[in-house]
Formats: sequence, C-alpha cells, structure tokens
Amino acid sequence: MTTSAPLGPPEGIHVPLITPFTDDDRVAVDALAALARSLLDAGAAGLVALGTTGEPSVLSAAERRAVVEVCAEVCRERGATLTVGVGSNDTRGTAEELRALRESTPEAGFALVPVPPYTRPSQDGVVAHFTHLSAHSPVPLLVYDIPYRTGLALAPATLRRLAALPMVAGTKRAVGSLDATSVDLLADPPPDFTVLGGDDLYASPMMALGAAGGILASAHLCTGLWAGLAAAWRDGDAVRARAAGRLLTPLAAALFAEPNPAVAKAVLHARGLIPTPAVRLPLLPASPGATASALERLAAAESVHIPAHLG
Ligand SMILES: O=C(O)C1=N[C@H](C(=O)O)C[C@H](O)C1
Repeated sequence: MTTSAPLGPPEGIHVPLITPFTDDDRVAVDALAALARSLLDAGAAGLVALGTTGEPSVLSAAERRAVVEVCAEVCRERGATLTVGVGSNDTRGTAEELRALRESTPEAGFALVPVPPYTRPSQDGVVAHFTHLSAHSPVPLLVYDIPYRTGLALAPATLRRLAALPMVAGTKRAVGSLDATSVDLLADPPPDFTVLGGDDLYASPMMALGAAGGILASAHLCTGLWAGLAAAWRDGDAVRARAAGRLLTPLAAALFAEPNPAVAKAVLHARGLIPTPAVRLPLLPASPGATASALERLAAAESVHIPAHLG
C-alpha cells in the first residue's frame, strides 16, 4: 500500500474552496486555480477540495476530479497542505475512495471524512466505520463531525476512541455551538490528534480553547486576517486575537446568513474574483440583501488595521 509523505498535523487556516461556475454552468477551472493561489498567497495554510462548501454532491465525477487536480497542482506549487473531502455512509465504498485518492492524488495530505451521514449508526457503529477506514486508508483521516448535516452527534468517549485509531489525525468540529464535548476534548486533548474549528462563528473561541486552526469557508475573504487570528491564538496573543475575532465573527455571520456557499460566492463575484455567483440546485443564489450585508461587513473588516504592537 502506498502511503502519503509524512506531514505535520494540520494547523492554521484551511480554506474549503467554493466551486465557481461559468455562465454556461461548467466548472470555471481557471478561476478556481487563480482563487486557490490567491488564498495561499494571502496566508492560508492549506486548501480543502470537495468540502461541503465545494458543493461536491452536485458535481459530476469528472468535475470532482478536475477540482481535485486544480487544488493538488496549486498546493504542490506552493508547498501547502491539501485535504480532500471523501466519504459517505457506505464504509467499504469510502475505503475504496480513499485508496483511489492516494493513487490519483499523491499530494493529498489528509482526507476529510464525515461521520457516516443519514444512516444514524450507533456510537459503536461509528467507531467500527472509522476502524475499518483506518485499517484500509493510505491517507490520514480528519473526522468531520457535523451533526446538523449527518444527523448524528458524537459522544466525548467516541471521539476519544476515534482519536486513538492509527490513521486518524484529527477532527474538524462543526457542531453549531461551543459545546461541552469541545470543552472536554480541548481541556485534555488526545495525543497526536488535531482539533480544527469547523464552524466559522465559533472558530475564534475554539482556537482560544486550543484548537490548532480551522477549516472555514469565510476565510475566502479576509484570509490574511483569519490566518493572523489563528497565529495570535497559537502565540497566546489574546488581545490581538480578540481584535481580529471581533471583525471576523460578524463577517462570518453575514456570510452564513443564507445556506453556504451562496453568500460567499455572491461576494466573491461582486469582488470580481469568480465569473458568476451561481450555485447549483437545491441551493438558491444569495439574496441581494444578504449579499449587501456581507459586502458591508467585509468592507468594515478590511478598513481596520490591527497594529502589530497590540498585545
Ligand atoms: O466546506 C466545509 O468543509 C465547511 N463546511 C461547513 C458547513 O458545512 O457549512 C462550514 C465551514 O465553513 C466549512
């Protein structure tokens, strides 16, 4: 079995890329590549291809391959971490996808694998799912814990059992709050297990508690400030981190006022960074009001300079 090149744990800000579309509803590959380069140049530590934000469920297999190829090429060029969203509620099928990912994309440092959605297995079933994947995956895994999409919340003890699996490198925590499980996990983090914030609204408090960074759709905008936020919490510079968090949290709220990634795409389009604001059904385009509010929040965040001496 081929394994990936050894990589440090993921930390800092990783951007789950939107998938831009052309006027005639094709994937805008050149715009995706330019956006990916600009995000890494602005300070993102890595890219996530085919995260929720990339609308993978409405892309064809060929389109998904094209997106991963673009992201892999840009990460290779820039020496950045590539994470790829993989997986479903079919355990064996997910293991096959992970093997295929290693063959097709040697650049993939991590696979972002959701808790099996829809089926609602028991906690033991979730552990059995990831035990099988850990035994068969050549790519290190990040457990994508997102109960409001999967329909299943993980107990703290389950997360700790997952953390002990050899190929499980960490988790992206997107539980819709700063909850007791996050507090438990970050108060006594399992060894060699990275916790990343996955809910934009709670990213700053998660990092304050010790999360190593985040996978955040909002970081398509103000990427440098998001990277600065993660660095400030990492360095224990709470004054600077809070100053950045006060600007970024309202921006994140505005970007998530309607189902992600509609508002982010509308804002990127308004800024001339992607050719259309289009999302594919069943998502609907962002409303003019939500777009205007997010653009206002963005302008406000961009207008503030946080002096380097703060903190
Ligand atoms: O694409 C992702 O991965 C993300 N998903 C969350 C979601 O499901 O909405 C949000 C996060 O910003 C990134």
